[in-house]
Amino acid sequence: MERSSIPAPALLLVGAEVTLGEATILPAVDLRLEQGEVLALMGPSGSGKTTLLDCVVGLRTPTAGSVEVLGAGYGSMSSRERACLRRRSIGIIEQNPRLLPELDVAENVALVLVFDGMPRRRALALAREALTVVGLDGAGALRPENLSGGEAQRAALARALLSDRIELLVADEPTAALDEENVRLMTELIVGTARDRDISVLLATHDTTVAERCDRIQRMRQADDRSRASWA
Ligand SMILES: Nc1ncnc2c1ncn2[C@@H]1O[C@H](COP(=O)(O)OP(=O)(O)OP(=O)(O)O)[C@@H](O)[C@H]1O
Repeated sequence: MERSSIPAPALLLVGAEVTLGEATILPAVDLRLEQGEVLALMGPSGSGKTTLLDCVVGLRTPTAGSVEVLGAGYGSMSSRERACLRRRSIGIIEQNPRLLPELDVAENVALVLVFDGMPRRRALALAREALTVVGLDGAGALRPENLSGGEAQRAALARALLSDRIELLVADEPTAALDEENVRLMTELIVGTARDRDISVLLATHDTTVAERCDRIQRMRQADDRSRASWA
């Protein structure tokens, strides 16, 4: 039989649902994200966006349905295997940059590669390069407390995408705490980097100006609506 030439999607969720007791906190979602695609996930507060992202990064197991990430089905993987895939191939940014206050900015960014066994000097050199890409050249020696909110979030982006093995970026309201100018900067950096490095992006946002810069928008329904999330 001829093999299909259609590339595997970066993400494939089929009827992925999360229930807690009687409550449905993520109504069944079908979602397909192509490789290199930038998808905005929109929906009212409490509609399950964070829960869905947790399922995508393997931190939560859906109570029904399936999740396939970068060609690997989570259903057949141990939590250790999921953690390994997450560390190697998935960049994660949240609304709060969560930089460690006891490390300087470059050390914060470099940490993931040091954990992976890279010599510290090499990891720090790469971290400084990554900081330059996000407009923070020279900020590596600062403590996180000396960065503005927008700068800290850009450092978090540099950290999330530091490894050249990252294929998928998962971002949970990464611009929610930023002013208009920083929203624009951060959005352009995310979309631009995704284009340059062929990284797929799943980005939850309430901000239509951010969503409109993405390739496509998928809207969530309220968590108590048991029908499936629809394509926009
Ligand atoms: N551990 C939990 N126990 C009970 N309910 C939970 C738990 N985690 C999430 N929920 C509920 O599940 C629903 C979906 O939450 P989730 O955080 O995924 O929504 P969201 O769309 O990301 O919201 P927001 O836009 O406000 O961040 C909410 O009603 C929330 O209260």
